[in-house]
Amino acid sequence: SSYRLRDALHPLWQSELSVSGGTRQSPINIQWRDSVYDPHLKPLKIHYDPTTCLYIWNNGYSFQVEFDDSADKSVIMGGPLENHYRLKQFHFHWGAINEWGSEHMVDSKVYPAELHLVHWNPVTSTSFEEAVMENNGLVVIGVFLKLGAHHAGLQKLVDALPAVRHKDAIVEFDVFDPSCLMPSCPDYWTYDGSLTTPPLTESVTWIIKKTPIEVDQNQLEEFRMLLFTSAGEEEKRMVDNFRPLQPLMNRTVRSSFR
Ligand SMILES: C[C@]12CCc3c(ccc4cc(OS(N)(=O)=O)ccc34)[C@H]1CC[C@@H]2OS(N)(=O)=O
Ligand SMILES: [Zn+2]
Repeated sequence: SSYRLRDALHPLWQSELSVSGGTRQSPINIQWRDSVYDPHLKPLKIHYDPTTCLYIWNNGYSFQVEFDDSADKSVIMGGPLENHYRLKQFHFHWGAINEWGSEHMVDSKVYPAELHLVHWNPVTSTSFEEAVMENNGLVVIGVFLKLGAHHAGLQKLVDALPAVRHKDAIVEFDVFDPSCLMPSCPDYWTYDGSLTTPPLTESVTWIIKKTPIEVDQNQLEEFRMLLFTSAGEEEKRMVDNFRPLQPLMNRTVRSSFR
């Protein structure tokens, strides 16, 4: 709808309009009826080690929690994956108000926020940076956030946000298990896509969980108190840090459920 077009011209994404030749860009609108049930899709297996959590920082377009990916300690496997992938970081995208904020949509339904857990393939790449350039070097798990009950697990993250209010702020963040942010429902969609911010590389296998997690109004408002700007600059609230929808082109979205 109209606000999406307005956001497409938002300074944050102006450059992306020039990305030409993309055939598998993200995010997309997942049309439930067009998705194809794939009985070969296995359940996704997640084993995160909370002690691999390192720090939380404001990178100027989201807040991000970084993990120690020097060993196979926090990994995912199964699902559509040929082998295991290591957790590198997770971050969120959200709107200025609850009416929008997620990057992906389901039958044009938009959520107030979306969590992305970014993993890389240590079998085909020797580093995260190298994996970014590999065809399917990355796996990003997307989890929708909807307005509802207070999320106790998320609150530990929310309590750290005032310490990373400005761009490039960083604070130690130890012992956090991101699996507490996963919905219990195992159902997901999967499709081949890209990063949703520059460099927009087409190296991502997306796994989008069907069921959202619930967070409360105060928790969403804490996200919206972060800033895009560094200390000393004129303050710009960190909101609407999502990319507009991209064309599906010649892709099929598979579902793990009937
Ligand atoms: C850090 C990097 C630049 C940005 C970037 C990276 C990886 C995954 C990313 C996921 C994002 O979010 S999303 N929504 O899941 O697509 C957004 C940006 C991402 C690498 C790619 C090259 C840079 O790596 S580096 N060290 O400079 O070589
Ligand atoms: Zn993201």
